[in-house]
Amino acid sequence: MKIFFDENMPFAREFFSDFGELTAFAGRTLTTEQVAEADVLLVRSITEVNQSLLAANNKLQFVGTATIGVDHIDQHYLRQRGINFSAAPGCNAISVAEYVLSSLVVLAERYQLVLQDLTVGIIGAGNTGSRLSEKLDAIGVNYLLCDPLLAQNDNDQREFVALEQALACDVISLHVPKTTSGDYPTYHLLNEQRLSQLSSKQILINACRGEVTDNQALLKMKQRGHGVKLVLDVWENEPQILTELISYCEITTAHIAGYSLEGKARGTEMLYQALSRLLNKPVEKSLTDFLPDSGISHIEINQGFDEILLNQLVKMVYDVRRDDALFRQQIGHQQETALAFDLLRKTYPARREFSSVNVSSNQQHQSAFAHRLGFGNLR
Ligand SMILES: NC(=O)c1ccc[n+]([C@@H]2O[C@H](COP(=O)([O-])OP(=O)(O)OC[C@H]3O[C@@H](n4cnc5c(N)ncnc54)[C@H](O)[C@@H]3O)[C@@H](O)[C@H]2O)c1
Ligand SMILES: O=C(O)[C@H](O)[C@H](O)COP(=O)(O)O
Repeated sequence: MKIFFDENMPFAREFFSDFGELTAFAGRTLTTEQVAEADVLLVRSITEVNQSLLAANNKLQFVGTATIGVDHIDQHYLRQRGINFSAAPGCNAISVAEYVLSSLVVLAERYQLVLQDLTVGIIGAGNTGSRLSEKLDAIGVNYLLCDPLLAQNDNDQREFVALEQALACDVISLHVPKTTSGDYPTYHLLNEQRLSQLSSKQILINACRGEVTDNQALLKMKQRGHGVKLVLDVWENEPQILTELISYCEITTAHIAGYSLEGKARGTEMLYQALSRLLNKPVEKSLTDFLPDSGISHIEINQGFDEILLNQLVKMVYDVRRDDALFRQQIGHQQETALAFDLLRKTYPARREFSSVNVSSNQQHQSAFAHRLGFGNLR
């Protein structure tokens, strides 16, 4: 069996070595000819899988994407061809939530905001939006959920608000898929008209897909002096992004919100499980077999919980300013924007999730707090 996998897929060799012959490829430049002999194709979000890519292949059995987003996959075409497909829903949702939390902590410090005085409008309350809401619950920050599709689901007992209400919150955090059809398409959900209604005091965070926000409209409003604070992890037209917008962002990164080692590797693991099921093979390997120890193994809290402690705890494990600094250094300076954007992602420095660090305290409520925030097992 010939298995082709994206070179940016951690532990692919470890998970799939028993399935057959493995070939790594560069996701951005994969060609029809390269993939002609594949039985299994494992991609990430930068590879468009469609009729054109698969035109020369008549033996493909399985396509997997080690990502949450599926907007790069023509699922209709795969169904027509009878090719099995699996994605990795939720694989890096915790990573995205930790990115947003780190951004909020950094902005709170920068502008002397008390997070508990703010309300976050979470637009899209699936895996990433829900992980974020759990972390906000842990630190006592108010939030409103907007998700018209889940609002129609009787099994979801959470309260939902209309888009306009979510867009009026102090912080807006976007967690929707990129869609262009259906009752609630998200392409340019934040269009010029909706953006123009934002106030200068608001914070807008986009860590879902760049096309959900009209980047040209954002640039125009910032050039006119609008004060809205921007946190952008994702961009329209990646990797050829609108570089003029960078200097107007408070925090800006190269689509790495989901790039914790756990988040990326969980995507590989989920595809391993899906392929094992398809081939009736036992699932014998697990992510924990391969994850290295994190740099910090244990933090002991010996003081009362307050904003400063929260700040330290979050930033000790993931400080988004590292990725923001790398982005500003590399994009638009060293080499062509698209190459620099992809290189930043390919050479992303190790980042671990809160769960990789055990936090303990002699005060039970502090240990419980850290646990709710997602830190590791209590000792
Ligand atoms: N920046 C990153 O690194 C990164 C990482 C993971 C996911 N993502 C992106 O974030 C998206 C969301 O991820 P997820 O795990 O939460 O997906 P999910 O499918 O679990 O949840 C998405 C939610 O959005 C809702 N939704 C759809 N259209 C909506 C609309 N118009 N208004 C409000 N809600 C709407 C859906 O009902 C669903 O509940 C992914 O599709 C992916 O594109 C980005
Ligand atoms: O949809 C996702 O899971 C994320 O956007 C993911 O982090 C994208 O990473 P990529 O596949 O581009 O490496």
